[in-house]
Amino acid sequence: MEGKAKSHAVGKDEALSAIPMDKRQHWVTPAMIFGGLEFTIPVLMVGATLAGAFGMSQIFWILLISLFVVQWIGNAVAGYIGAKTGRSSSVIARTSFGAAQARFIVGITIFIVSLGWWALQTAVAGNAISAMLGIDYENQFGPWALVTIVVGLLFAIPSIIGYGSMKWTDYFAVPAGLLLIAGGIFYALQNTGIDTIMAWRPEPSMTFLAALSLVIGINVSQWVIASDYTRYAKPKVKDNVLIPLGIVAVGFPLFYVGAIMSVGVGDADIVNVMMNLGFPVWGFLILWFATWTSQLVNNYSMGLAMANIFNVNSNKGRAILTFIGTIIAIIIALAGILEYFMDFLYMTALIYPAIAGIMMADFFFIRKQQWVDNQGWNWMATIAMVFGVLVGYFTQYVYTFGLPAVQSLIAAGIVYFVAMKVKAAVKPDHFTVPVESSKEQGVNEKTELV
Ligand SMILES: Nc1ncnc2[nH]cnc12
Repeated sequence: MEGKAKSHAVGKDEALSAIPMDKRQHWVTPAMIFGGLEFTIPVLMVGATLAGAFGMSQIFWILLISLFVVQWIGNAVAGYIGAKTGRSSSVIARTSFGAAQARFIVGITIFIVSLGWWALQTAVAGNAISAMLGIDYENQFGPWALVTIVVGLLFAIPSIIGYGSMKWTDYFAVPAGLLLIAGGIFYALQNTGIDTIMAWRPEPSMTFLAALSLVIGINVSQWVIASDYTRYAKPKVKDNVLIPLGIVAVGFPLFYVGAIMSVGVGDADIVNVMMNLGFPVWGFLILWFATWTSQLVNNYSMGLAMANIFNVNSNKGRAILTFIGTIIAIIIALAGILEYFMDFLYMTALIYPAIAGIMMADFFFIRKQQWVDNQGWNWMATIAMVFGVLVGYFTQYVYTFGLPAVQSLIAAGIVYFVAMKVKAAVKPDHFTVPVESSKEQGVNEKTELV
């Protein structure tokens, strides 16, 4: 149930040129399309997880800080770069990472994360359809696995055929999602009751900061891909500050609905939450429908990312790679990825921020807000990325501290900036050439200024 524009992030035939100024839209349009990204079942699942550890008023503060402060700032900065350059995230990454590395790093990141999301949602849909058929998905592995394989293959068929066959999914995924939410609120009020919901005070099984990290983890890819939406927006600070409102306006209520639904259960297993609320059979069917759009986008992105990495240009090659990715993802779903839902979110919060930090430092502090098409591989970006991921990992798992995603972004940005300055002084190359001089001297053949 998410917008389709995400595929811009991986479009291999994607134009390098900027969206012309006369095609730029009022900020409300990109805000609405961007907001569609937040309309997914995992948002309900994180809301449900939060209700396992916090009462409703604490959840309010968690959402306020994670969405309105941390997420909004990151999205606005990333979005501003998109509007200024008019280009998509994978094209913007060419300036700092170099074209070869941008293709590789962005490709691998999109591949891993789309595959993970796809496997997760397939496992959830497998549970939902099993529940509908009366199969105990916790204990009857065989029948559950069969249902999950069938559900997964059905999800994958249209994206293997191609993007053209995927257009229709929003027509039933969005109404199904809305019905699910309405049903969730209705059954929670009817069966749990407003008094119980408001009085809910579980034992805190996670820290406030860990909760912020979960919400950030589900949204963090936006710090890289916001430009895929804002490249259609006007390059004004005001517009780009307002566009992330779309994410917050959808996310805030949706996380809350997930939390309200799961009072008394309090875990990410949304199917279990629905069974607990006494959802009728149709509820499990609409959960499946509600994931269609995001599943197709994830599946398609995964295949396209593989095609980019392996330089496969034919549609048949892309289809075969998508099928191979699908099989791997089904195996991961059967292996129990749902148990690692939170770890998956923490993992995405380690990968994306480092990439975002490098792109932001490059754009604002090295390149003076210019996009440059740099060929090759910038090792300074590689070093900064590894450093950023390590800082995130260390502060997430070894010495738990602060908000790992934010620390990773800042660390990668600083290391990149310093490494570029040192490189410029010691052994300059086309990446370190100041923008002004490359304009004056004519463009070096490895660099293209647009
Ligand atoms: N790609 C994605 N698929 C499903 N849910 C998501 N939540 C955030 N990104 C998502």
